[in-house]
Amino acid sequence: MKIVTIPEVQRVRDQRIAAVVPLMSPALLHHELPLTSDLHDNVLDGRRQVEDVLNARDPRLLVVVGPCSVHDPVAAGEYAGLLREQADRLADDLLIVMRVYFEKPRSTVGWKGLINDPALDGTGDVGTGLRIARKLLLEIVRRGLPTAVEFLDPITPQYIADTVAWGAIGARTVESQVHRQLASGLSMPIGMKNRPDGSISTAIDAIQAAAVPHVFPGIDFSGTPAILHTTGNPDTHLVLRGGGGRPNYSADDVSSALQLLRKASLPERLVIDCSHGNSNKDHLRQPLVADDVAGQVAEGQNGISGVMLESFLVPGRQDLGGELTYGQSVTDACMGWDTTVEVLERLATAAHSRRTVAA
Ligand SMILES: O=C[C@H](O)[C@H](O)COP(=O)(O)O
Ligand SMILES: C=C(OP(=O)(O)O)C(=O)O
Repeated sequence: MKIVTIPEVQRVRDQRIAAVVPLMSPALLHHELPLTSDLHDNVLDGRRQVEDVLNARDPRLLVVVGPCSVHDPVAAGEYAGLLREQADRLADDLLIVMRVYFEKPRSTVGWKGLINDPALDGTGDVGTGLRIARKLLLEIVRRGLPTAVEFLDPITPQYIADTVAWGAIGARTVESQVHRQLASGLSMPIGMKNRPDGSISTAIDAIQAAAVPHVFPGIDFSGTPAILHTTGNPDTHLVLRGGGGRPNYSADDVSSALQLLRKASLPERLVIDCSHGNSNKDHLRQPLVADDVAGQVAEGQNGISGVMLESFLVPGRQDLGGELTYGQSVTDACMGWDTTVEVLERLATAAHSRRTVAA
């Protein structure tokens, strides 16, 4: 019998790594797709407006609205054009920020978003995914619309975060130290979602954790491993998204959440996600949730800084695998465009009343 000697190192290292594919550095992608100085001003302006709303220096209502996930940049670009018109029309009452979500956290398995798998077929061409994502983000920033993403992978922010005005740490990662550290160093306001089981205290812990400086290993702009020292993020806030089989957008839920924030000596402000656990993932329920929230806003609830809506060109959702309907979500069901416009109008009326009540 022939004995093959395996080098020691190969017996212990990378036993479950099937392939290692080179990836361009963040610096290289930025060089290829730069944020030019006019776009730079748009991003800074978008972030400042979001911060002003969160800190009650601007009485408008923040609305983070757009597809559950981007799978087709052409449809997302068309959506951005339509949304920009509404953002201008309703700008006195609403600060509209577009959801441009490229990273999807899955409960078990499923498509993990356009950065992870741009061909939608499991081939996992992350380099192409990052390139498409950055290109689309730049296009939307060029239109003058502030952008929102969920930050899921701790490496991807170096590639795209310079284009983002509002970020989320999702329900499935809000308890993770890695994500709290990441949020402490991100340059824009970050919403911390309540956990999928409905736990709000976990999100409040995350707000407190991300507010202070951290030191942790990561990569720098050139892609080199580095020890990152952060300053802490003062603009994190709670996002109520329902969970544990029940919604948490009612006036009573809002007042208990604000009380928890007060007890933790945190600013009493929050965003309500009208989708996910608050709609039971039923897009037809989102307008009902939004109307309830609009009612609270109109009555003068200043603790509600913003709302989140999942919306795309065509209502509902579809599965990947067959022929795809243009402009329809391939993850959670979204409101269609016409309904979205109606909901935005009702939210604007509510925000207008709140301002009038306060004056
Ligand atoms: O927002 C999208 C989904 O709710 C999230 O990615 C989880 O989806 P899943 O439970 O279908 O995996
Ligand atoms: C995944 C999302 O939400 P959550 O983390 O609340 O499930 C999302 O907003 O796309």
